[in-house]
Amino acid sequence: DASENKVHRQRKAGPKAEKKKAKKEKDETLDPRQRNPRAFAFHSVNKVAKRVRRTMDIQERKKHIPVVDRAPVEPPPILIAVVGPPKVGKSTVIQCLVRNFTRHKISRVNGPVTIVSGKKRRLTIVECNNDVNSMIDLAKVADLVLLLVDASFGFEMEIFEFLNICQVHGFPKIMGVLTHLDMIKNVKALRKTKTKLKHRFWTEVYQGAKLFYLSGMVGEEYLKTEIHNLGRFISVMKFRPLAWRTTHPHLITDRFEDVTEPELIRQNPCCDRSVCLYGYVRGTHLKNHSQIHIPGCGDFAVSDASILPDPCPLPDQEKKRTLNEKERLIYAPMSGVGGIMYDKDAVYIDLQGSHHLAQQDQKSANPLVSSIIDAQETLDSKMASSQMTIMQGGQAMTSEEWQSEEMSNPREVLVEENGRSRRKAVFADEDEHEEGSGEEEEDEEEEEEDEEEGEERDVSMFENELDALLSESHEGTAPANTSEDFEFADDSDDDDDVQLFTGKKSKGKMNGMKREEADEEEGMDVEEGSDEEEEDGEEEEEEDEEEEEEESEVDEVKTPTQKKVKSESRDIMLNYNIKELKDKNDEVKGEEEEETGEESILFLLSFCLKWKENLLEKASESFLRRQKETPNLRKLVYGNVVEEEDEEDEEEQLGGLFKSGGGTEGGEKRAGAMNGTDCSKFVLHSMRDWDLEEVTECIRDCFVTGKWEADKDAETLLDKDDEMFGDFEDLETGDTFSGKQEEEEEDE
Ligand SMILES: Nc1nc2c(ncn2[C@@H]2O[C@H](COP(=O)(O)OP(=O)(O)OP(=O)(O)O)[C@@H](O)[C@H]2O)c(=O)[nH]1
Repeated sequence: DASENKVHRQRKAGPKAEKKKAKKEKDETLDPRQRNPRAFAFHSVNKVAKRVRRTMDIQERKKHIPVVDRAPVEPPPILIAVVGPPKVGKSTVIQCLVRNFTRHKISRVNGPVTIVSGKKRRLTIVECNNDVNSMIDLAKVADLVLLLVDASFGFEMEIFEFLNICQVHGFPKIMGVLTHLDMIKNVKALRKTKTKLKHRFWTEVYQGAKLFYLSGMVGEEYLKTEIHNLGRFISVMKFRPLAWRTTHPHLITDRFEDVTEPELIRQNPCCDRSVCLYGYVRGTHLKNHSQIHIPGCGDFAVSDASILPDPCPLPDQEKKRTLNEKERLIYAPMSGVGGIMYDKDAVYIDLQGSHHLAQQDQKSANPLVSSIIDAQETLDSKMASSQMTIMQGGQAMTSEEWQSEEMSNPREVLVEENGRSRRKAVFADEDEHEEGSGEEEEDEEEEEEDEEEGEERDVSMFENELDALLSESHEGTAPANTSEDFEFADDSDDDDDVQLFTGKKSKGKMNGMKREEADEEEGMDVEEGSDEEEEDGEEEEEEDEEEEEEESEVDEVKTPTQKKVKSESRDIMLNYNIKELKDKNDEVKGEEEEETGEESILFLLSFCLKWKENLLEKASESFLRRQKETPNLRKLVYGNVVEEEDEEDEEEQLGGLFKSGGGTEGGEKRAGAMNGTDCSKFVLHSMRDWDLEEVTECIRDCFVTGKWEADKDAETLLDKDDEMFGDFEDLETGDTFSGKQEEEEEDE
């Protein structure tokens, strides 16, 4: 019977009980992982390896060279500059960001706006005016730049002006923001634009630079989620400020007050003024009575500096995650926010513009200020209209003309749009790309039904190229294959056309990799801020995946055409094609659409053999051309050159052998004057016979043995030396020797 079984009784004494007790005590000291290691063993080796690698990556990246941290316990707000061309949406972005952080709406953005964005961070947002001076001032001090680009229009010159300025002052952190994306209705065009702008932005800033998309507007505001993401990114971003900036005290003025006695101004409007500047001190400590520089005004001495209560303090340190409504402060004195302001010695009440008129009167009373306000032209426009002669006797050039000559620099194209003139930035490679783009789109629409999107674009591009070549062969005009033609392909940088043939795959992958790294870095920054950011990281990864998909699409398209073209001269041929595509794309579009791919490739092969014809002739032609183009060193060094009189004869002589290249009359004349024979080359006409007496005689005088003029003759000079330095006294013996005496002794 079960009920009769003896119940188990635990031992309370004896060796067994002691053993059990000791084990229990030991277990209590261990953590669950040690007590039960099997429960915590990993299940997937790959996952663990990935996790370990990631942790180590993050740890490794943290090992920066230590920077001296001069920031006070409560650091000044981070300065965010919003830069972009006119009407791109700068004010709107600032308004939306302020609303996102503070639930406060500012009707007009004027001057810096300071907000509390988190428990430990404040932001000062400044809108940058569209003149070079404002850009320079802001590039010097900004921690982060939001570079706004109107995606429906493309890059404008203001962007590149600002980037150039940054190159001089040191780059702050730059984030691109694309606006007006809702103006692009076609989904495909939208995607294309995004990719194109992204790659150009990466080229200008760095590979993997963060680009935000503001895809549309609701009323007068951007989409809340997008602004929220942008704000979150800004508020957790880490900065590595530039060394120069952190070692120099500077102050960004939030507000200024002219405290000169009105009576003094009345007596003399140009009298010295006393001005109070209010702002957070950044960099290092600012000493009282020190010398300061105010950009645009000059150098001054501080008469007094004092500490004011923080107008926009950080919340008290409490253990909670988010800010409450009261802590979401905003300080924008020049935008008229808040109504009441407390200063060192006064309280100001904002009268909402009723004092506006009085201010205007003040402006008109002061001719200096009003002349600055009324200035129509900025420094850069004055610079643009000034001219400079680069070569002696050459044409004077404006800076615009000079810039347009440089292929790598963006060219400025003025575009009139709704009565607004905008300065579009066009790159040499983009230009040609865009010329064909209209047709390309038409093509795409036709083929849309049967083909995949990516394939469509690249294959059609290749077909265009073949068409161009075929039509040319029908016209019977075989182009001259000069070295220049081949060099052209190397010049074009990241053009799609080139990427199709010249190993784009590896380049694309590299970009992808770099971007991943950059994203991870940002991901790391984000991770420490809040766990919400992990979502962002995921989004990023998704984006990356999309990128990779796009790239793989391009790769797939490449294979069928590339496999067939495997001759040794492939590179030359393909580069040649690219050049031709650029030149002839417009002319012959659509003429030979029925050609099949194989025929075209056969033609290409035969074409590449044609290239080898008449090599000798072409080489000599190119040699002559190069000779003509070499600059005349004699002219460069000595200024004037005696013209070669027998130029004509020479030309005739050359004409017997080769035909010189054509050119305009004026051009030839100028080339003749500039490009004489290179005098730095030593030309040996005939050897001298050194056995002849006259010939050896002619070099005798080059040496001291020769008969020279009296004042240069070696013997006479030696005699003179003796007269001057001949006498000396032996200090040990006390004997005095004279040069003359010695000579006499020697003679004896
Ligand atoms: N459709 C559309 N309109 C936009 C977008 N962004 C801005 N706008 C509009 O563009 C106009 C100009 O915007 P602002 O924010 O004043 O531009 P801004 O850069 O501050 O202009 P300035 O200060 O004059 O240089 C406003 O009417 C906005 O509503 C956008 O993404 N899509």
